[in-house]
Amino acid sequence: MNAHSATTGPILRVEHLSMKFGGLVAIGDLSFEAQRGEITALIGPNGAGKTTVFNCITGFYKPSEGMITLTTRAGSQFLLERLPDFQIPAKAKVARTFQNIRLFSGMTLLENLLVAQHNRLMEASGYTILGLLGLGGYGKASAQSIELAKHWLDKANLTDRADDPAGDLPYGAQRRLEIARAMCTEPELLCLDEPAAGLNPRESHALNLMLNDIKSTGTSILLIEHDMSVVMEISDHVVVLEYGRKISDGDPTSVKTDPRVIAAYLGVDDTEVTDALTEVGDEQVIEKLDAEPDRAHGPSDSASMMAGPVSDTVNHSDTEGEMIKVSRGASKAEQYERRAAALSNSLDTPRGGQPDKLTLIKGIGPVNERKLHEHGIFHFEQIAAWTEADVREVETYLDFDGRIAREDWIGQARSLAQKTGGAE
Ligand SMILES: Nc1ncnc2c1ncn2[C@@H]1O[C@H](COP(=O)(O)OP(=O)(O)OP(=O)(O)O)[C@@H](O)[C@H]1O
Repeated sequence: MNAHSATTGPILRVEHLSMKFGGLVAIGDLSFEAQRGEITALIGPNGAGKTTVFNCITGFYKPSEGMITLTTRAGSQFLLERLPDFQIPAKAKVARTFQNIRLFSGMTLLENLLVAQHNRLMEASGYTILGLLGLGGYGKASAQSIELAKHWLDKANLTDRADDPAGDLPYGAQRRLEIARAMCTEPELLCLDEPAAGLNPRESHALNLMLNDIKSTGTSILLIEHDMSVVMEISDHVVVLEYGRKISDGDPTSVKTDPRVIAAYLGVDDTEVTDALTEVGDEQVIEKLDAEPDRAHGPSDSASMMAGPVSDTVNHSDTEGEMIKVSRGASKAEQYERRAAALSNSLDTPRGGQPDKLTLIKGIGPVNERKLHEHGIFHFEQIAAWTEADVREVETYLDFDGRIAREDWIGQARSLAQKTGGAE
């Protein structure tokens, strides 16, 4: 750790980060910065490497190559890739939330927020029984912890539920509680992994308000998010990944109109990409999309298998390590045409003319919702009733190997069907 007086400059600097899992390069020579006090969003298609970047920053993985420098407000610098993982929250003041909510569901909301401050309280106790009984600074630290917990309960709009078990909260409120818990560790950098996943518009709005509150405290936020409306509304800076490489980096407006992002992230049909490019007046880039990737944003030649033009076939592995071939040579339109046998329960039209909002299922965005509609899937209960063969078929169709099971679409659909009264 180096101490110096300057507190200007980025809070986080990621330089030439690479992460390899056996033969798979999940991150290839990635560099970007997150500015202090800003919300930086890390976006990209499924499997682009966003969570891996988070895991490197928060010490869950030790990167294969590269440097991750965090500079605190006081000017202390930490090389996160060298710091033992348990010291990253304590010393470097980095907190995170996960894609799957990890609360203590049997504890009350207040207890969840107090547990987060366990380290500070134990320190104040001097690690002695007498300390715990109130001698020394423990009493004061305990009162401060309760105040901090109440403050963040209020910011999460959950004060009236303080004494309820966390498991009783609706999904969106649990997400806010998780963020409140992270804030009780008083982080300088808060890393949020898909905080808006599965939220309805009202909950999404409450989340945005909370994130803006957090930003106003000077805490910097690094955010992985699939919901583009959240990203565009609250981010100051957006970094876009595809297959572990950075393909765009800038303010939300410039990223939104970047043709590479339109093509890669939004996953729209080729014709739609062309239309979008024509609309943004950047027809020249249409040709570039079919050519090699942008070297300025991509890795160096020596970096990884990701270096140079993207090959026709990219190897990916699922969580069990099985290698999967993802054909990138085929046009999106061709890929969409690869529709095998019909699903066991597809419909020609939505019942009552009104489809369910499938995007409430974490992992389904507007593009995939449209594709599911094309496949005759309009309702939660249809997804809840998928057979293994259906899942295989849909995964082939969406190029979504292993993801439906990993994200438990069927379980999510079942509970959404029950909530909306559509369960059988
Ligand atoms: N522990 C691991 N072992 C092997 N491969 C892994 C491991 N973690 C991630 N990967 C692989 O690294 C690649 C990037 O995965 P990652 O989860 O970081 O992507 P992501 O952008 O967060 O995706 P998503 O949006 O689906 O969460 C994927 O191909 C994934 O299968």
